[in-house]
Amino acid sequence: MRYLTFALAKGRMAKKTMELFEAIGLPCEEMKDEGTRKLIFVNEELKLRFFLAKANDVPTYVEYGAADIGIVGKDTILEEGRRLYEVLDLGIGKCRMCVCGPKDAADKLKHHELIRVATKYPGIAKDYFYNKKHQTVEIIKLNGSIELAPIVGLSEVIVDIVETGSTLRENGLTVLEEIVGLSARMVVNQVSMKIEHERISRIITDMRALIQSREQDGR
Ligand SMILES: Nc1ncnc2c1ncn2[C@@H]1O[C@H](COP(=O)(O)OP(=O)(O)OP(=O)(O)O)[C@@H](O)[C@H]1O
Ligand SMILES: O=P(O)(O)OC[C@H]1O[C@H](OP(=O)(O)OP(=O)(O)O)[C@H](O)[C@@H]1O
Repeated sequence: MRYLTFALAKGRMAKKTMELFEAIGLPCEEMKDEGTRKLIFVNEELKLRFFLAKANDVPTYVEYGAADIGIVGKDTILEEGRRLYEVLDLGIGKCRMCVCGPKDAADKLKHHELIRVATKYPGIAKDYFYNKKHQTVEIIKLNGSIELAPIVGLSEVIVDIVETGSTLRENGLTVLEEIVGLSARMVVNQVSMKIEHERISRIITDMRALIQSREQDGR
């Protein structure tokens, strides 16, 4: 039997993702040890391999088949635009991708003015403004603390993730338009889906059942 390899996005969703796999009987708790420099965890008995990777790299590993299955945010899937199957919404890491800015930027959007858009997600921003809204904008790529951009005059608006809304509120910004709802998704390599259909389908079915039962319990 060949190994089934899982690429999990590092960061805020990693712990919950590992808990979900544990709960369906696919142990990966070894990875929780933050002290280790070991990159890949092998379960000889179940013929499984797990690794954590930068979220942006997860779709790459999965498209090339270096991982059969990946867990990553919908934002990253949209941004990377890789060829893979998105098979399940894990219901964790729920947030929204939004156009945000100071209240007075709403008029600029409404009148389709030429504005600058700062974002960590240039692909999503481009798709939204050019293809969906037919608005010409200048997109400026940033790597973090995106809310700073309209405050210091780098851009009129931002495209960024909003969860609780605290970052916006504390910086005098607001949601102007909602682009899409986000959460963690399971993605599968297109060839693996065929050659490992039985094992992968079982994992999807077990994970779906777990998520549904947790949602019913209000967890
Ligand atoms: N409030 C939130 N802010 C950002 N991402 C969130 C939030 N809630 C859920 N997510 C999900 O978590 C992922 C980001 O995780 P995390 O914040 O650990 O990475 P990051 O800091 O953006 O990555 P990097 O350090 O590489 O820039 C997003 O892709 C998104 O799907
Ligand atoms: O609506 P909220 O609950 O406030 O969450 C949203 C904020 O969290 C994320 O930033 P993150 O903490 O990942 O830092 P970063 O800006 O440096 O990427 C995101 O980019 C927003 O800034």
